Amino acid sequence: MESMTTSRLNDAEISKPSLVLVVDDEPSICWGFERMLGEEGHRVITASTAEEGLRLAATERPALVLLDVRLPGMDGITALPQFLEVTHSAPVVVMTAFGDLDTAVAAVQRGASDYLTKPFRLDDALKLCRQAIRATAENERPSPAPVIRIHRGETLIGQSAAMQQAFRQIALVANSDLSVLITGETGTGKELVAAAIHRHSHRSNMPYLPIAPVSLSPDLIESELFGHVRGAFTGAAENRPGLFEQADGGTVLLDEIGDLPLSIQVKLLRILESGQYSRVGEVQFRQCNVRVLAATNADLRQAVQRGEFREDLYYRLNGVHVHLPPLRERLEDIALIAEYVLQTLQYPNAETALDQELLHELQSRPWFGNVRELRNAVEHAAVVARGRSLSITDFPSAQAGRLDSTAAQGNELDRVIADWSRGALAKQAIEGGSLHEELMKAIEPTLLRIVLQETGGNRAKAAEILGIHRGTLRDRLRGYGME
Ligand SMILES: Nc1ncnc2c1ncn2[C@@H]1O[C@H](COP(=O)(O)OP(=O)(O)OP(=O)(O)O)[C@@H](O)[C@H]1O
Repeated sequence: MESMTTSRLNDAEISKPSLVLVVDDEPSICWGFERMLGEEGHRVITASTAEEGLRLAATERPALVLLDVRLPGMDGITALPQFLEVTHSAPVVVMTAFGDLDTAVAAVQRGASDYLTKPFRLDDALKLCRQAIRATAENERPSPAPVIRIHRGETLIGQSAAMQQAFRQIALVANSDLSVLITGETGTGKELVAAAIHRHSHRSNMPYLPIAPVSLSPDLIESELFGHVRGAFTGAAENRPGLFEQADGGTVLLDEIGDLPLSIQVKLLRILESGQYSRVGEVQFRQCNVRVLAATNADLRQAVQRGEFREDLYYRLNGVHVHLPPLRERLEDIALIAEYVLQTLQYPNAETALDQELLHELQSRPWFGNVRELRNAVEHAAVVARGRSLSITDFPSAQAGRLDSTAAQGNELDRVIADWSRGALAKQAIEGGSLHEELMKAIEPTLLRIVLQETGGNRAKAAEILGIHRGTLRDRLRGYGME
């Protein structure tokens, strides 16, 4: 069978025999569930359309429904509320091949208890079924999520397994108040994930404040986040609310959370645990109701080990973890995103503007700036190509050469770095020091200088080209004495 992949079955606990209804027009899926759940002692009935499934559900009252989205006739999402009604709210697990974020959110909003993307591993499907059946037996069904507005904003695109998993996680956690840690390299879409979580939550009509602590002045960061009272420090002429207060009732995204000073981490932990904080210069606590999302491209566990990040805060934030792998590890998303960018630009024949050869070229690039770099490259190519089919020469050259190591070996840059590394290694053996930091100091100022020259000193543009935050750029310029 195509849509399920088998791996080792973990026979943890077998739930009490139940009746399961599978609604799918793919006979192999129905057969797979019949066999898999049958082995656990459950009885499985199947239907190939929603209409037939609803008739069966009304007469047989299954304990669990597995419902495909794309069906001949009525689709699964439309039929979902009716399944809940006729089964008196039996859990419904929605199944879909290459769903998008809106489908996942719509499924959860309409009352699905979980979401399974095809192809799925048999183990995962079985685990989900067991949980759902156990919840029904214990009468622990989650109440259907309230219907919330779906905004159309910038859309998250992706058909890779990693993006499908991200969509599922977003849909499942959006409407809770859980903290979510979003990790991934720069440009992988962390902020887009945070915005989607807020957009699909019950807080969507309240403020959403993305904050990059690194872009705040280190001396004022505490007051910026939590506010201050008059006279708290020189220049504090009046009482001022902080960003958390301004976001009350809504969501705060702390971008580059790894850069948060330890003293602020303590205050953040208190907010997460009790919603309490105090403005700088006051003793009594205030209360706020803010959902905290955090994003980082750093390895926070390592930061914890180095003593730079509080362990308790790490565990508190890491309740739900959405990881976005780099674009070079999900090549199947490149065509989809490129096509999407062309469509938003209303490029003529956007669907056919990228041929296989071009796609292959694009897939062989490293995309160190990830989706941000891809977006910019496609926009650039669209301007250059002026409406004709795109070719690789329309694209800016790759940011740092190709991944192809044989090409890289002959590369001048590679040779220079190799020479430098050998010299630095010898020097380090005598003098000590951090090689990585040394290399950065050796090459980064030049990179920053050239990019700033290119943008005529426009830092926002330079940061965009470099694929880093403006705050990070500012700090690095300051660090290198280039301000
Ligand atoms: N899956 C995606 N689908 C469509 N666009 C995307 C996707 N991921 C990222 N983008 C686009 O790429 C750009 C960068 O995304 P975003 O700012 O969310 O990345 P980030 O991981 O937060 O980066 P940084 O760490 O540098 O802040 C944005 O223009 C965003 O719209």
